[in-house]
Amino acid sequence: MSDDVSTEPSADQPTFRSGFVCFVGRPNAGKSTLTNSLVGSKVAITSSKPQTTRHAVRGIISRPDAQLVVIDTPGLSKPRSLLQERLNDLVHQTWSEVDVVAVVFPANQHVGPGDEYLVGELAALARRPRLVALATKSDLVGPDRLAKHLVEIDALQEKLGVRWEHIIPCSAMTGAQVDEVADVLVSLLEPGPAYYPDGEITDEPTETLVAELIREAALEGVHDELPHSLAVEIDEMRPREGRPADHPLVDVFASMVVERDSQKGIMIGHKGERIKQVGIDARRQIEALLGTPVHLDLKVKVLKQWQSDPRHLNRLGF
Ligand SMILES: Nc1nc2c(ncn2[C@@H]2O[C@H](COP(=O)(O)OP(=O)(O)OP(=O)(O)O)[C@@H](O)[C@H]2O)c(=O)[nH]1
Repeated sequence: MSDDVSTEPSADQPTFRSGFVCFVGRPNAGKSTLTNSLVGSKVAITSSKPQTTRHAVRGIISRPDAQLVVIDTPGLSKPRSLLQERLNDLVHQTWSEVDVVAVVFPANQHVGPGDEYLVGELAALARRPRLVALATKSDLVGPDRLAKHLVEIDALQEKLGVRWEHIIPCSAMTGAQVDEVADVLVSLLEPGPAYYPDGEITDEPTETLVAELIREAALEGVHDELPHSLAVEIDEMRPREGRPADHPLVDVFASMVVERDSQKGIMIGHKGERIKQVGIDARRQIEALLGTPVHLDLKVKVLKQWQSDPRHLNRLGF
């Protein structure tokens, strides 16, 4: 058998399709969870706190008939800092590059002004991708509420001048209709070759994923304001020298960057209890990601106003 992926249709082989999809929706709508569920492995961080996805993490779904590259963008919000402006630019740019945008409307919340703002921004794009509406978290509501929700989503077409190719209820939590979502997204892709080798689930640099896992662990149990002020920087990551081949160890040196001394205190916690727990939680996740034991060295650094300082933003990869 040849390794080449044929893009030519033939009698016994369906046309191979490939392309890029991006999930958009209000904060906490379930975009990351759905991405993970579609990809079947943990590549985008999920959290019960809004606005925690900062990087365009791609999950790659490889099937015999298609390859779908999922791009997970940060949420759009009113630009109050240079960071938010850059994030919004990144979102618009991503939308104009993908084949399909799937707009996510959680079934346990009414379609509201925030959703209309988002869909309006999509309607205004010069190059508009094909649009799909997903009624996520369908497990949280009964059939009557779900039906009303679908009607609310449908009504946006006329109101805002967009066209949904499909409206699909689904739940990333129970897995209901997740395969249907994948099938529909694939059906909207153009014929094309696979972009990535089979078995690859993400092309995010490993360091970015490791930083995201540390951020996720650090955000567990902290109050509202801190998530926006926290970034994680990997200072160094390398296999420990002199280890036997069958007992490798990876050293990870990372800094949790906050904006104020008071936040540094919160991150470290009473007698260092918090940072210790973050280290334990993050190390477990990183070991699962890398498949090797890890030594994690965490510290907290204060960079005053890093969100509004271009030099800091550049350094932290925004
Ligand atoms: N019951 C239920 N909960 C869900 C479902 N999908 C996501 N959640 C929960 O909703 C919360 C937010 O999910 P995320 O996937 O992080 O949401 P997001 O849209 O990526 O959030 P941002 O990164 O803030 O934009 C988490 O607590 C999830 O566990 C679902 O299908 N059903």
